[in-house]
Amino acid sequence: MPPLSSPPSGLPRLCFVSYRHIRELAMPVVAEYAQRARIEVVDATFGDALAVAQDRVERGMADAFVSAGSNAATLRAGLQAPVATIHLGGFDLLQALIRARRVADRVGVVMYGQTIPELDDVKDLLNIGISQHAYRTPDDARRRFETLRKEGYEVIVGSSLVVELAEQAGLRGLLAYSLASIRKGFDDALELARVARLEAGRYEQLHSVLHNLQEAVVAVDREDRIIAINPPMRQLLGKPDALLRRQTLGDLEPALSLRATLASGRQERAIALRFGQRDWVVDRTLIREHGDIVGAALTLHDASAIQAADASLRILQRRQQHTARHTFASLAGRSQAMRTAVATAHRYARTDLGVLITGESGVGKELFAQAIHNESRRAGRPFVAVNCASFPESLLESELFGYEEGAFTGSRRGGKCGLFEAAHTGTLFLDEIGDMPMPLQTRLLRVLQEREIMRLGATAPLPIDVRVIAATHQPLESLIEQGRFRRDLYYRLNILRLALPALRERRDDIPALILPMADRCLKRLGSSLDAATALGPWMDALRSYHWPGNVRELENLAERIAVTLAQYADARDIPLDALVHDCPELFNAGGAGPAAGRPLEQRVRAALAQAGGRRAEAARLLGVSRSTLWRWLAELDPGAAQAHPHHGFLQGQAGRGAAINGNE
Ligand SMILES: Nc1ncnc2c1ncn2[C@@H]1O[C@H](COP(=O)(O)OP(=O)(O)OP(=O)(O)O)[C@@H](O)[C@H]1O
Repeated sequence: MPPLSSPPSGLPRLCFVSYRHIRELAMPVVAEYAQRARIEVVDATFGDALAVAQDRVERGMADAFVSAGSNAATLRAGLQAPVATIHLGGFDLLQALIRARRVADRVGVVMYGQTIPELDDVKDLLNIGISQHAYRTPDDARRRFETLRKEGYEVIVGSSLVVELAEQAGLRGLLAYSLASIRKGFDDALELARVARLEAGRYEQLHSVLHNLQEAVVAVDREDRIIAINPPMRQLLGKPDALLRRQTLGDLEPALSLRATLASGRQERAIALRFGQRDWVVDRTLIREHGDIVGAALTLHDASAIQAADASLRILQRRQQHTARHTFASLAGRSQAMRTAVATAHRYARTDLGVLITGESGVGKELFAQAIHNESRRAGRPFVAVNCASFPESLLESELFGYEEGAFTGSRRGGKCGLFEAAHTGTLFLDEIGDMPMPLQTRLLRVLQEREIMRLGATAPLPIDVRVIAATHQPLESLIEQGRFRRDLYYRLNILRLALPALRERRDDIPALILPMADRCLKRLGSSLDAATALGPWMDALRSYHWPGNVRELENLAERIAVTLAQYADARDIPLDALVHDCPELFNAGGAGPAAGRPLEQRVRAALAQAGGRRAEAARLLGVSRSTLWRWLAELDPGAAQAHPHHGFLQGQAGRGAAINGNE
């Protein structure tokens, strides 16, 4: 794990891990680089060298190391930090051999790593005997040296360690390195330190993100060993950083192991887990480098925080639901009854008084309430609608007034905001007010009078600014008579009264209501039929129907009619009895017996009569083409219409007063 200190600043820090002879040779270079780096020089070999270097890494004291020969190899193998190597160049060795030639005609060469075959060529050139050896460990070096000593070699060329051994044995030792190679090693170390600092800066950024996360996070390498961990996770595991470092997560806490994730290469998100007597939502993700899996990370999200976020999201969504979409412009219909209702509602919108909307189910009471709200000074504020008939008493009470935490068994933590509170500064639409139980009527009355609400289980009231629009399809007066509705509440709600007419009382609005709806449905079904053309033949039936469900029923019927009509590509192909099966209510009206399109038949008769038997005129009156009229006539009296247009049904019509001119 990289050190958790602050990002490095100032000169890069190098640690030169050397041995006496190379250190002495390198001192002028160390002095040269003093302006460019803070350099610590440490004399140590093998295991000692590694221990010292590890200590510097852990204390964050070195950005890079520089070393030669076996030391460099040891540090590279054991250290998780950049190491630059002072390489032994061929020219370095040549120079050392030239120096050796001056004092001896044969020389032993002992170097770390491998022997150099090319030296055999050089020995003829320099006219010198060379015995070459390579070593891997200090003991190995010692053995090689002893061999040479026994063989009578007096001059030994090699690494610091070898020169030391030669001197101890009273022989001549010559260091094979040159200043140029040492400089090159320091240059490499500076570059490595620069890159390491860049990476450390990046790591620090990630580290501070990781450490500021609320979630508990741990990352492991490919062997499930911990490589990074943040304070919440450390706290959860209950161990200090030093004890967690490079520990295997699965051994430490089998429940958190990432071995399966690493083995399967499959990430997992939002898995529920019970750990440390708490519930968590867990993510297991893979860490990749250049596409290869190099580790995995485990993130534990506190389940209660997620639940709280979920609750506040729901509140947000609910708040968004608490808006009024409709305005007076969305109210279809220009009948006199409608115009009167709209004008009254307009006037009410300018006040801030309570409104009682009466009317049958589906006449548009909520639509009007929304339009009043959107026209009032409360527009843009919450519009909260609640149907008093759709909740049992206890639930309606807590829906309307909310409750404090612990108000009753099973009450939610933090309590619950009631609809009155949700509607604060806006409008509360209480639909089916006649169905409100008496005890709640009493509470409602108090709220309307005091302008404050008391949550269930609360000790202090909350001031509230809400306009109440109530609606009922039941005559409240008779409910009062039956003792089912409080008279005082009725007076309070009934300040402004808006009575909406049933659809059958404003039949003129039917085309304006149904045609746009049917057009929308046809379009949605992918049909290009024009609703006005397609529905023309049935408009009378639609107008004469008594619409017990008012506009809501009309909406549903428009939907059903569109499904039927959408089967036909051309309005002229729609058979006379197309709707008889799917919309029987339209044709059963008035007890007309067998449905068979009778109202239409009557209309055809009437049109023919009105047109004096002229089919072109009758078709125009009916709003259909001549061929459609002809087809209908044929359907109504097949035999006669096909063969003898002047006979049968047609004749009958003529006989009843309409002269039909079959030659038209
Ligand atoms: N004038 C109108 N123009 C367009 N659509 C209307 C009109 N009146 C009512 N509607 C539509 O009819 C449906 C029923 O309207 P609304 O819910 O307002 O009726 P309601 O009287 O409140 O019914 P209920 O008493 O059953 O709750 C709604 O989908 C509404 O959009």
